[in-house]
Amino acid sequence: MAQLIDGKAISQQIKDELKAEVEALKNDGTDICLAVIQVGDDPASSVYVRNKKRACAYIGVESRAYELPEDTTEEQLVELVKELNADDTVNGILVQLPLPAQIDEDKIIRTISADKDVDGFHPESVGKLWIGEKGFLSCTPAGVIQLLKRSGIEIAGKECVIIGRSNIVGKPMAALLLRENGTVTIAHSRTKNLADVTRRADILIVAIGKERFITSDYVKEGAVVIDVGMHRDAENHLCGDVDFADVEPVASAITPVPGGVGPMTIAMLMNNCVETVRS
Ligand SMILES: Nc1nc(=O)c2c([nH]1)NC[C@@H]1CN(c3ccc(C(=O)N[C@@H](CCC(=O)O)C(=O)O)cc3)C=[N+]21
Repeated sequence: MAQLIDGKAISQQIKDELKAEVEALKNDGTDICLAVIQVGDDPASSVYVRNKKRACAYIGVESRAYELPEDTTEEQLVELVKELNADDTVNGILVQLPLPAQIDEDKIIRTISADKDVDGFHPESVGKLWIGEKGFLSCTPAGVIQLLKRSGIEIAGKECVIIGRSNIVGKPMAALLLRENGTVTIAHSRTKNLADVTRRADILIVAIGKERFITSDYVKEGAVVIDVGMHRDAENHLCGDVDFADVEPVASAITPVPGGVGPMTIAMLMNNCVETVRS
């Protein structure tokens, strides 16, 4: 039986720590405000945005919601972001992704002021991460590190294999595991003999975006398996990139979906909101 890594419980613990920190900041006269911008009304995005607002309310951060129509132009969104950059009452700015096709996501990410970049997507945040300077960390990979640390799983010296090379998960995940002294491999869609690579992993991080793709054939006995995927299967159940029932018996520890990495992403977003005012 693998140890179940409980992202719901660990994210709750982090949110409680942040709630206490925010209360102390409030007593010193410091308030925190997160601006959340959603363009269009994609139902999945609406669920995530609602969860973020709820987390803000829980820890005592004000959330200011901006709901823009699907046909918003890039210029209009740039204008709003610039206004929020200049607004001293706004500490963090989150633009929910994906954006409609007429808007260039990179342009918007670069427009957000680097000191309000609570998603950690701005090139300045990414650069700081890779050179080991303090800055905003991408929330999902930062959440994975917290899951490992708070579950007592040592990273230093371990073979860490990440499947996926996106800017928001795979690449920052590699930087963070490296910073924790892991030996890091990034596998991706062009990797040859994927199972040979993933079976080397002591810690396997899966972010490929294919429903239940990783079976026990890809996993070394006793490995730690972290599932970053999120899908709705044919029966409308949430599931990950890992075939949980097949992999759980060979793993030493594993995250479920839901209740694994997802809630940690929101907890780390809250941490970044608090980070905007830490001295
Ligand atoms: N600018 C931006 N920043 C993001 O951080 C961002 C984004 N855009 N766009 C979409 C993705 C996705 N994302 C998730 C957050 C929480 C859960 C989460 O809490 N999942 C729950 C289940 C939620 C449910 O019931 O659907 C769980 O895994 O247990 C999942 C996914 C943040 N994202």
